[in-house]
Amino acid sequence: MVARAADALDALRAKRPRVHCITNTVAHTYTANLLLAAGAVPSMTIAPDEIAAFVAGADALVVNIGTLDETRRTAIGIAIDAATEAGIPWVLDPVFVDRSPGRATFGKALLAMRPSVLRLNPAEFAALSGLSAEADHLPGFARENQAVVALTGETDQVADAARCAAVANGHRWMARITAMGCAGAALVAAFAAVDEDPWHATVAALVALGVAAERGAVVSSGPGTLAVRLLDTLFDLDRKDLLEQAKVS
Ligand SMILES: Nc1ncnc2c1ncn2[C@@H]1O[C@H](COP(=O)(O)OP(=O)(O)OP(=O)(O)O)[C@@H](O)[C@H]1O
Ligand SMILES: Cc1ncsc1CCO
Ligand SMILES: [Mg+2]
Repeated sequence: MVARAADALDALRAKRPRVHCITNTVAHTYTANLLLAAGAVPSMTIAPDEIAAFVAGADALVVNIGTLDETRRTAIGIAIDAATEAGIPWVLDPVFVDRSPGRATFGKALLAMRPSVLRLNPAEFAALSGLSAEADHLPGFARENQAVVALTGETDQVADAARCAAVANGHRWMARITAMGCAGAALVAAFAAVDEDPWHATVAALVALGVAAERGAVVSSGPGTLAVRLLDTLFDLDRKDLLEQAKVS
């Protein structure tokens, strides 16, 4: 599994996939910088009249509903149709679906449009699934929705109908950097563009992010410096780092 993640990292650097991101106003710049540091290429427009063309030429799409407005709602529908038509993977980050009934309804409708990967935190998982956020509940929910489910936190759980992995890499300061999860979801999309198995791609992305964060934390004094250092360590990350530091079971 870790060797495959290392191969995916090499493939990412070789292919430089373009990831189209419909994301929230908080996450925009950090997400674009994280993708660039990893070796991918971000594009971020949300204009409904051009998004179909952007997605049609991209290698993957991420849909994040953190700050919804009418433009984003419209763009999201067009973008998912374009991704489906083009046959590219797309990742759903249902930010704050637990916070408002309208958002829960919208999040469920997006999930029904069959993302390759659903990346979310425990509160969001509970709201979307009606289940408690335990690893045991992931495979059934993944099977029902025919998607990989990646539940992030201190240990990330990545499940599809048949497989489940736990990724214990990362650092507690990551939870104190806004939009780290959003940027991580975009990185999952980048890896899904270079590994056709979205479960392996998701594990690879979360291992890469977690190892980069651990390496960054050593030279940081808190969340503020880690946000910057993580871009450097992700940029410098190589397959040897993954093979030596991955904590996957
Ligand atoms: N306590 C922790 N220890 C190690 N890694 C962590 C910890 N908390 C979060 N992470 C890592 O931080 C990243 C973001 O996950 P998190 O679950 O915090 O996302 P989120 O709640 O969706 O965040 P946001 O919505 O602010 O983007 C994941 O890659 C996860 O592995
Ligand atoms: C803080 C915040 N509010 C809406 S989106 C976002 C970024 C973390 O998801
Ligand atoms: Mg989030």
